[in-house]
Amino acid sequence: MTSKLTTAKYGKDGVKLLRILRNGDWHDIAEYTVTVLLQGDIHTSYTSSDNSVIVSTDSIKNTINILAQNSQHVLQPECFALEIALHFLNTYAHINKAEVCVVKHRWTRICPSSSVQPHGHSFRRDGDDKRTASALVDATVSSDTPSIELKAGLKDVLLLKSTGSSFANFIIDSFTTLKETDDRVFSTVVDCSYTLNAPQNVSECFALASAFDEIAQGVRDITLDTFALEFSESVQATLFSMAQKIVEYHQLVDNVNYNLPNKHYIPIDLSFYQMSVGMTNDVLLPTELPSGLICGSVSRL
Ligand SMILES: O=c1[nH]c(=O)c2[nH]c(=O)[nH]c2[nH]1
Repeated sequence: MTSKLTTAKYGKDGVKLLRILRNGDWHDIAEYTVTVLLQGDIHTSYTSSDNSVIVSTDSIKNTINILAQNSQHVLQPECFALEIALHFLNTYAHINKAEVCVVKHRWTRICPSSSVQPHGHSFRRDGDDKRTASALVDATVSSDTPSIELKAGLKDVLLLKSTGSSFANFIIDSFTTLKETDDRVFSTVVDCSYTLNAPQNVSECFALASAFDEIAQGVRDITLDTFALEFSESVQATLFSMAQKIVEYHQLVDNVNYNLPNKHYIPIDLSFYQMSVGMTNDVLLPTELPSGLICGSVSRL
């Protein structure tokens, strides 16, 4: 034998669903894309074609849909993810670890111009950004009390500020062509994730549902407010400022990670044209790639 199986996990990716909760004409909705990955005594399915240990990924997809129908927590992504993960551990004795990631897509109630009230069952997508949540439930150490890890986040938030950003004092050597600037465009697509200091008790986790919602709102507000209101001396400094505030204001957050591309907008040289005096470089070329990519994590001390 010259090789062995070192990791084995499997499941269903991209399970899409819309759940409607009806209360007469007043509806709440949640649209999710869900990923489930399972681990456990499944190695023989890889090494010996033993399918008897496989919960089919089709059944995993069905389970997600059934849990969405029956869940007490379906509007709340952290709790919904935890509920799905627990289901697989509690249902199949040979499954000892479940990772569930849910992406919640934005739907916001329409406020008709003829009314002061938001509409009961009409919604609009008011942004491509998504809220994310993941639950990792692990019974490999103790099958009686599996450990619970909850993470959450925010992604695909496209931002741009047309001033209020500089970049100077960086290393200038024989490889450098970039000019220092005290005024530039700063554009990024926010990808933020944070670890929640979750209780190791399931009902205590579910009891924190509204705290998880408040944190998600707080993370979004801090990200947008910091970007808009603070002068940026670099993407690195702005990232640190955002992450520090999240850990400072939200006691349940232990660690926050941002991945921030620096989407370059390059001033177009119009000097070939007869320039009027004082004409500034206000036409820029949006570039897709390459972009900078600035990553960083901040943890509670
Ligand atoms: O904020 C920035 N950080 C960098 O590391 C960097 N590098 C670069 O070319 N432009 C920028 N901007």
